[in-house]
Amino acid sequence: MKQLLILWAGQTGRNLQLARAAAAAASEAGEGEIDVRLLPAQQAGIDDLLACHGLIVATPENFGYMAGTLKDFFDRTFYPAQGRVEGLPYAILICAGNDGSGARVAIERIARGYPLTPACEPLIVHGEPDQAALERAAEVGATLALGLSLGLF
Ligand SMILES: Cc1cc2nc3c(=O)[nH]c(=O)nc-3n(C[C@H](O)[C@H](O)[C@H](O)COP(=O)(O)O)c2cc1C
Repeated sequence: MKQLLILWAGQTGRNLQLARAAAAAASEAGEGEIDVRLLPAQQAGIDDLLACHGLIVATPENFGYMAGTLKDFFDRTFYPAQGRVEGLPYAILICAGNDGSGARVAIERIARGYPLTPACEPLIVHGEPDQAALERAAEVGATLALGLSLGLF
């Protein structure tokens, strides 16, 4: 069974909400064909990355950058992943205060180094996620799950 890994970072739960919405939609869209794993970024490591067939990261923007726990995940897995995850499809969820572009650019730059392949446009939400934002996060999860189960990625 293919696996979709969803990593989240954050302190006050907004990005966890986006990640949970993506995970629920991915489970539904995957119809038992996709194993969805939702983990805090600090608990994930190279084994989790190598085991997955798709990756979603959810993070706040802190000081114009991604959250430290997500950056730490990339720091810890970059070298051991070299040559082993090329082309892995990924997507970005960001719930920021009022921007988010710094986190997006930083993640995209790092992802090109692995290299990972963007599966859809990043979602950037400002402030507390409303129903529309949660639905957009769900779309991202469903897109990854459907793409994996149909072999599109
Ligand atoms: C230390 C710190 C720095 C932040 N810096 C930014 C920033 O540079 N740009 C921005 O848009 N929001 C910034 N924020 C706001 C958070 O990105 C925002 O509250 C986010 O939605 C929190 O997500 P969470 O609930 O998952 O922790 C910052 C918050 C904290 C705590």
